[in-house]
Amino acid sequence: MKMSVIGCGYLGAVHAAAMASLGHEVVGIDVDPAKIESLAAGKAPFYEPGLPELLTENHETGQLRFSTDVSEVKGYGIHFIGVGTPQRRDGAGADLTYVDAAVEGLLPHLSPGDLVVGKSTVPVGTAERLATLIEPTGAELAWNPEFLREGFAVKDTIEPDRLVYGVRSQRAVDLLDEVYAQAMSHDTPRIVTDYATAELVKTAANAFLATKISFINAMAEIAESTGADVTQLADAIGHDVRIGRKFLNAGVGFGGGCLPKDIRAFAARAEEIGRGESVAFLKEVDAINLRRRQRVIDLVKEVLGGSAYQRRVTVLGLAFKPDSDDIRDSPALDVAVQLHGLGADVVAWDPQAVDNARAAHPQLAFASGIDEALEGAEAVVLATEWPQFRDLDPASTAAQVASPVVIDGRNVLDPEAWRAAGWTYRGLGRP
Ligand SMILES: NC(=O)C1=CN([C@@H]2O[C@H](COP(=O)(O)OP(=O)(O)OC[C@H]3O[C@@H](n4cnc5c(N)ncnc54)[C@H](O)[C@@H]3O)[C@@H](O)[C@H]2O)C=CC1
Ligand SMILES: O=C(O)[C@H]1O[C@H](OP(=O)(O)OP(=O)(O)OC[C@H]2O[C@@H](n3ccc(=O)[nH]c3=O)[C@H](O)[C@@H]2O)[C@H](O)[C@@H](O)[C@@H]1O
Repeated sequence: MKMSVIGCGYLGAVHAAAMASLGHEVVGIDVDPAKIESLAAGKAPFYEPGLPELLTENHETGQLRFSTDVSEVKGYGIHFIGVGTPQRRDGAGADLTYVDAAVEGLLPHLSPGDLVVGKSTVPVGTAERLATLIEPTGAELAWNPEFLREGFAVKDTIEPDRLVYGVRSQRAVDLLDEVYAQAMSHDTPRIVTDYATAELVKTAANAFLATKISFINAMAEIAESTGADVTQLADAIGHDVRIGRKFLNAGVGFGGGCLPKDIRAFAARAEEIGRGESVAFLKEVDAINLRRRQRVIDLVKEVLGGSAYQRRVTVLGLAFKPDSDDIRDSPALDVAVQLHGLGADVVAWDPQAVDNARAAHPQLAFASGIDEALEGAEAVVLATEWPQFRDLDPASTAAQVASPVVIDGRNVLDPEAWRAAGWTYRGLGRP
């Protein structure tokens, strides 16, 4: 099939490359010329495992091309919308200006029978509004939310764990089935529903994940006041299959370009429709999450005798999670920035996110590698659980720092091993 993808960021670039690898002929459109230039040359403009290989492969076969000119979508029957829906500057709601501009830009190039497929995460009610703009062209709208995780984006797109179609016709279902024919195995669940349910499935999924993380972080707070160990608690409750162990890792909390802004947008939308009280708990989920960043900062001050002022602190990790260079609402970067704001001599390092972090916060000092980062540290904060940090050898690392003190912001180090090697170890929600 011939399809376009409007918006080639973390979602759109992966979607375009994955669709081409499934045999479709794809054109990716973005307003950012630097991004398009990189993609058109077969190079990933951000770090995502597996994406460079897909881009090179499809670049060579000619199945995939990129352009800044939206008129090039003419004649492509399916148009995915994958532009950003960030948090609005003036408050908590979603900023829909990019989605609106993408649809406005697409309208003159649509032909009767085309299918526009929304993938961006939007407040419930958005699809209904966009459908009225699209219908006069004779094209149709479907809402097909995306559930990929950064770091696993290629796999999640090529082998989705479920597909959700918000549609108004059987024809839209048939077209989407054709799009995903190669991605669906015989047991991939496929939920065919209306626009509102499709939009809400996405928001609800992210709200649930965020709630699960804040639940365990709330237990970490209780553990901190009682001497209990939240990691053992998570293991124990996680054995109950109704609860499950996934997303029960207590630590510095969730960040990224989605969970934080999506729960805020959901709460804001619920208030708009007079249902604020139904998801009022999401404000608590957000507050618990942000308190964990403060907890890490308080621990740094505590282990340094009350103040971080002019003390050498190493922050390991800047990305919001491992296997990503994404620093959007990153707890690790936030901790580094806040410590710097307290006058600490912060040196930070991350295997992939230094360039993005430097562009956003040039005031911070960045090491060129892990050894340089550790040199002279009076306290080390593990803020993103990259494998190279999890696998640090406590004995040899102790020899690199000025003072062996570690705050394990992700609860991934073995406290006994680190203490045995002479470290002062502090985890989150661990005695
Ligand atoms: N990043 C992720 O893991 C996932 C993201 N989502 C949702 O997907 C959407 C996109 O997210 P990301 O890819 O992370 O954002 P992003 O910021 O990485 O990418 C958005 C892209 O859209 C482009 N753009 C903006 N206006 C445009 C226009 N009028 N025409 C063409 N391109 C335009 C931007 O230049 C940018 O490259 C959001 O709604 C997000 O919530 C959903 C699931 C996963
Ligand atoms: O809508 C989106 O954009 C995506 O948001 C999340 O994906 P992602 O943001 O890539 O990352 P996650 O793996 O969900 O992690 C989010 C944050 O939670 C944190 N986290 C995760 C799990 C956990 O147990 N504890 C915890 O603190 C991570 O460190 C990270 O900062 C969802 O998992 C995806 O399904 C969804 O498509």
